[in-house]
Amino acid sequence: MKRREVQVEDAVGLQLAHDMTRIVPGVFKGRQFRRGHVIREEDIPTLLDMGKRHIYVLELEEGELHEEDAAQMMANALAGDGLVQSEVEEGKVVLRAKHDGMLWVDARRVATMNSIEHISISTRRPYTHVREGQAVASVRPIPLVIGADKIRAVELIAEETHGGRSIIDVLPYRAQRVHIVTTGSEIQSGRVEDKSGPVLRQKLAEFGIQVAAQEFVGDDAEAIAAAIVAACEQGATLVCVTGGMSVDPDDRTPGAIRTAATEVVTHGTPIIPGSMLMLAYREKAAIFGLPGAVIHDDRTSFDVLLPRVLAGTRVRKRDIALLGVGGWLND
Ligand SMILES: Nc1nc2c(c(=O)[nH]1)N[C@H]1C(S)=C(S)[C@@H](COP(=O)(O)OP(=O)(O)OC[C@H]3O[C@@H](n4cnc5c(N)ncnc54)[C@H](O)[C@@H]3O)O[C@H]1N2
Ligand code: MOO
Repeated sequence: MKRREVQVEDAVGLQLAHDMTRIVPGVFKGRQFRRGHVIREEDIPTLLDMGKRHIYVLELEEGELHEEDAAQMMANALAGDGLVQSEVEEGKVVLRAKHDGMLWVDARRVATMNSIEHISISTRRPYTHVREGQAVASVRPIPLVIGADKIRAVELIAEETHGGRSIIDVLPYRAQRVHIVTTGSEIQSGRVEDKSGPVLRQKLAEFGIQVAAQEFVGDDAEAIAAAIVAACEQGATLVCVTGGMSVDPDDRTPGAIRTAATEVVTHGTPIIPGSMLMLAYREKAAIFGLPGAVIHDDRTSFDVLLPRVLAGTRVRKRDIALLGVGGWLND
C-alpha cells in the first residue's frame, strides 16, 4: 500500500480514503464524511474540530483490500437468508434480523475466524429470540487496509459445509400447537389457584403463540403420561408439563415423561433457576417438564431453551451441557 499523509489545510480537492467518524461524547457518534468525499474549503474547520490534522491519500497494491470491500466480503460469506446487511459504514457491516426468530451462530467457526489477526466478528448471544429489524451482528476488519489472504481464509472457513447452515442466521419459528399439562392434586382440586397457565400463556404470547389446551391431571403418573400422549395425538408440537419435578414422593412428572417419550434429552440442567427441568421428545413433539421455578422466577432454563425448540432445532444433551457456564441466571 502506498499511503501519503496530507495536512488538511492542503487537502482541498482530494478524496477521503475512508469514512470519517465524529464523536462528541454524550451528543453524537457517527459518520461525518463518507469515503470518496471531495474535501471543500469549508470542511477544514470541521476536520480540525474532529481532531484530524491529516488525511490519507491511498493507493492499494495487489493482494490488499480496503476495509469497506473486506467488510462486505465478510458479510457475504457469513450471513444467511434470515439477515439483511446494512450498507458498509465506518468500515463495518451490520447484520439485522429479516424477521422474528432465533439467532443462530456457528460459535466454533466464528471463534476460528476471530483467531485470524485483525478479523472482528461480533454477535448477540446465540440461540436468543430476536425481532425483525434488530441488529444481531457486525463484521469488520480492524485496519484500513487488510491482506486479501485473511478475508479469503474467512471465506474458506465459511464455505466448509455444515449441514447447509450459514455461520450467522435468524431461524424463523415453526408453526406450533402447544398443550399444557398441569400436575398437582392441590391444583386439580382447586385448593391452590393455578399459576402455570397464566405464566406460560404470557411467555408463549411473546412468540405470537396461543396455547391450544390445558389439562389438570393431579399427581398420578399414569394419568400424567396419558395426558402427554393424548396431547401429541391431538397434534401438539410442544407439551409443557408443569410441577412435580423434584424429589418428593408426589413428584411423578419425570417418570411420566419417560413413559410417554421416545427420547429423553435430559432431566436436569446446569442452569439456575430451572435446574430440575426436563426435555424429551415423543417423535417430533417436544416435551418440557417444568419445575416450580418457572412460575416463580422471571427467567429460567425454560426461557433459555424455548427459542431453540420453537425454531425446530433438535436439542441434544451436549447443547444443554454447554449452558452451565453462564447458566447462573440470578443477579
Ligand atoms: N430436597 C430437595 N428439595 C428441592 C429440590 C431438590 O432437588 N431436592 N429441588 C428444588 C427445585 S430446583 C424446585 S424448582 C422445587 C420445586 O419443584 P417442583 O417442580 O417439584 O414443584 P412442586 O413440588 O410441584 O411445587 C412446588 C410448589 O409450587 C406450587 N405449585 C406447583 N404447581 C403450581 C401451579 N400450577 N400453580 C400454582 N402453584 C403451583 C405447589 O403447590 C408447591 O407449593 O423444589 C426444590 N426443592
Ligand atoms: O428446578 Mo429449580 O427450578 O432450579 O428452582
